[in-house]
Amino acid sequence: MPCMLIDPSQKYKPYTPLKLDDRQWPTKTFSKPPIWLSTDLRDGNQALANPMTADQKLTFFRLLVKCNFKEIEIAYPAASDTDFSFVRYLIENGEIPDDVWIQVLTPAREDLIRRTFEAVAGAKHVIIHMYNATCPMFRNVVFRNSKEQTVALAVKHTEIVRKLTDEYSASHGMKFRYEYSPETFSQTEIGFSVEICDAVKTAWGKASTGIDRIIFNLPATVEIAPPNHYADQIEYFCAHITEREKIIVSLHPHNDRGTGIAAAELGVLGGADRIEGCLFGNGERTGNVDLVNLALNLYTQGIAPKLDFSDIQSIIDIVTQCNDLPVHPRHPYAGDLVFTAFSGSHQDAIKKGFEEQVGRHADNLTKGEAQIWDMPYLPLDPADLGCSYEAVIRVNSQSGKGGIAYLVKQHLQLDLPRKMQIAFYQVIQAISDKEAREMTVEDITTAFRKTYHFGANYHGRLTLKSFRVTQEPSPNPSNGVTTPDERRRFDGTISVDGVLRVIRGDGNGPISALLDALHTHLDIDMTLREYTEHTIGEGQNAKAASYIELVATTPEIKDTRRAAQSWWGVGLDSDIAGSGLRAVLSAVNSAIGDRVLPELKLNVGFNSSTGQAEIADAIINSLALQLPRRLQASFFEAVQRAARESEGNITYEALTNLFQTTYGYEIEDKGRFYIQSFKLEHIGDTGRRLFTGEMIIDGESRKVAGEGNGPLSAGLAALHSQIQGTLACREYAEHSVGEGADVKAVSFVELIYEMEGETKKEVAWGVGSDTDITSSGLKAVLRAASRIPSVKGRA
Ligand SMILES: CC(=O)SCCNC(=O)CCNC(=O)[C@H](O)C(C)(C)COP(=O)(O)OP(=O)(O)OC[C@H]1O[C@@H](n2cnc3c(N)ncnc32)[C@H](O)[C@@H]1OP(=O)(O)O
Ligand SMILES: CC(C)C(=O)C(=O)O
Repeated sequence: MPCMLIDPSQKYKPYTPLKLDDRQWPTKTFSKPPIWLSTDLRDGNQALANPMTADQKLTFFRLLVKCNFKEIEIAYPAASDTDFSFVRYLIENGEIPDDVWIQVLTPAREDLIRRTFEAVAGAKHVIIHMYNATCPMFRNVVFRNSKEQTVALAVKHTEIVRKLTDEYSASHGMKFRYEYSPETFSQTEIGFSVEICDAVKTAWGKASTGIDRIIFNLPATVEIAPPNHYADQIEYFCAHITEREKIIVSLHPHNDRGTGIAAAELGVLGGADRIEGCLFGNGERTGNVDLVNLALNLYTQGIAPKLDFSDIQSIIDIVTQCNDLPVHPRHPYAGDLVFTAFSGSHQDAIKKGFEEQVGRHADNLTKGEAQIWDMPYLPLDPADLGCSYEAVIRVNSQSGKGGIAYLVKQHLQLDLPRKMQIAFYQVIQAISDKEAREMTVEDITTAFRKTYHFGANYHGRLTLKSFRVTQEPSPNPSNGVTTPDERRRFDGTISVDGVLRVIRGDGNGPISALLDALHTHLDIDMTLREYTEHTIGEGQNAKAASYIELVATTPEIKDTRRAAQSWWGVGLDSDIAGSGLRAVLSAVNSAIGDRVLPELKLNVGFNSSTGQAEIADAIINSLALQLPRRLQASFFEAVQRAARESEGNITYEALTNLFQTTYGYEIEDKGRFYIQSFKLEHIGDTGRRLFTGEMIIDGESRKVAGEGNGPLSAGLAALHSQIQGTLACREYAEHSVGEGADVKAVSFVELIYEMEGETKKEVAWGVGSDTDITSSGLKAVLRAASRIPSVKGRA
């Protein structure tokens, strides 16, 4: 079975180095781009298993024009009808911009040269490119020609080309230039290459300076030596060809040794003016030199390549569709992975690099200096090629905290503190190791949201609904005067497992006040270990992000740094205090896990005024009712009475029930008096209203009627017709509850009752609700009346 040889010198001969004393190219540097020629539609196309269709060639040609190529080899027109017709199509349909030179290739054969001229007839600017192979093997094997015959072939056909250019210039007003390629230049004796090119120049007879320079294209048809050898050959050629000023020296490197790029670059240092190649290195065998790569190599040295690859992805899309060949994911500048770092230390450096660069660029801007791109691992700003930073960092099991933190910052705008980065990294590492796959940005942001209960759909068992942080006055014991101090009070509503709770706590600041409240009301005893914050955005849209590390409070561990376990939390809010409080709950949610929380109870009556506000808050939270101040006082008394038997403690549920049953709010029992049906009418133009309807009075249905200034007084008048004594409305309030289709009106009515012939008065509140505001008011009136036991019905 054939295999690699132990001694390959028995099979392969080394190249013969050129003896070039005092070579100049190693100390030269780049200062300007070469002249570019794309040969995608010729050398690239001829190497495809399925050469491009006419439509594909047209699409590709337009792309090359868009990329700013001014010299484009469009075909080998004598090769096929497709190529010939394509050239005709471009010319006849005005596809070739005036500043673009089309180039066409022909061998040194008269019939094919004539066919080539027929193809380009009528084009404005044409480079006729003729070639014949010159190296010993081709002379001996393919052409079986001597050196003299090889020169004669080139000279004879150059003369034919010259004659035809004169004829076509005269008949069609065309402008021609001539390119000659000693094919297999890199394998040809260098002296013979110079000799044949000099002879061709003479045969052409009209090489001049500027635009009339003859092009000698020196192909590394097969790359057989390292790039320094090619550079030597080019430098030698440039130094020995006659009338160098009348010549454009062009390179045409292939990539058989994988050093096509280096060969082209060193060849330019060796004195070449022009490079022929293909986009992304398509071409025979291992391809022609990649022009995108070469141009962007110059670009990253700060030299404008005069080619535009700003939207690299659309260029890749067109080229891969036309060539039906993929671009390798590691292809320089263009591959899917070339701006991507998976490994932790690379990611860490990139993250730090970006952070440093933002500051440096801001500094440059104020000083009016250039904002130089200087990033670890990223020689080019992906944005310059129309790429986003999205793929710069991708995460798998090789990744570290820096990369993950970078993605969290990019996608959630959260700049995690170092210790939290480490904590979250462990979360991602565990998932990535377990699932043995890359973590997408979505995987990471979702894991972040879940871990820290961050965002609407990921909230934990405890969420902040509303809060107030006030400065707590502290009495100065020496003189009894109240002075403000640094302490803060937290009053807030939090949802605990879906149930709203009002909690309160005191501390040195909002965070310790909330921790105190959680301890007091929910037996959650935690201590703050670390806190950081930053703003996101600017102006009115600015938000505060807070990060908090909590540890369990234990009497044994006084120093929080010594606690082995901690929980991180994150909070985002337009208000800095709010973001800190949300961060506390985020950490607490992780800390409590599934732990059963004690049932929350209100402690009623520890302070008369604050207790009343607290109970009113509880009703806001449970029933969304904003009680008028005097109803608050009334209900507070009812609560105090009810709580007396339980040492001042009352559950939220019991409190809510108490309110509903006391004031008849949305309960089944309709009370002593209620309306079955009613109608309200205006009485002429008096502005007064007439209430007629059916009321239930102590279980008996009665037809009723009454007049008043408004609906409520008319309803009251109707009720008066059925009872003894007088009821008057002392206070009325209303507001809406709910939104959209679910909105309803809630009315609060306080009635005052006077018995006939008695001075004693009684008062009572009633609460009614209905989708109709009048009905809700009337219900509240009858509820209040029902609550006054001394109201007697008429017989
Ligand atoms: C390194 C390069 O990329 S060079 C460009 C290569 N590109 C192509 O070949 C694609 C287009 N080519 C073709 O379609 C065909 O080869 C044609 C139409 C040009 C010629 O086709 P054919 O006449 O059938 O000849 P064939 O394809 O066999 O070519 C080989 C013949 O051309 C001769 N030949 C090869 N190169 C040249 C040349 N540059 N000048 C003159 N004759 C040449 C060979 O010596 C051989 O001659 P022989 O038949 O007398 O032995
Ligand atoms: C025709 C020549 C320039 C060629 O394509 C080559 O040598 O690769």
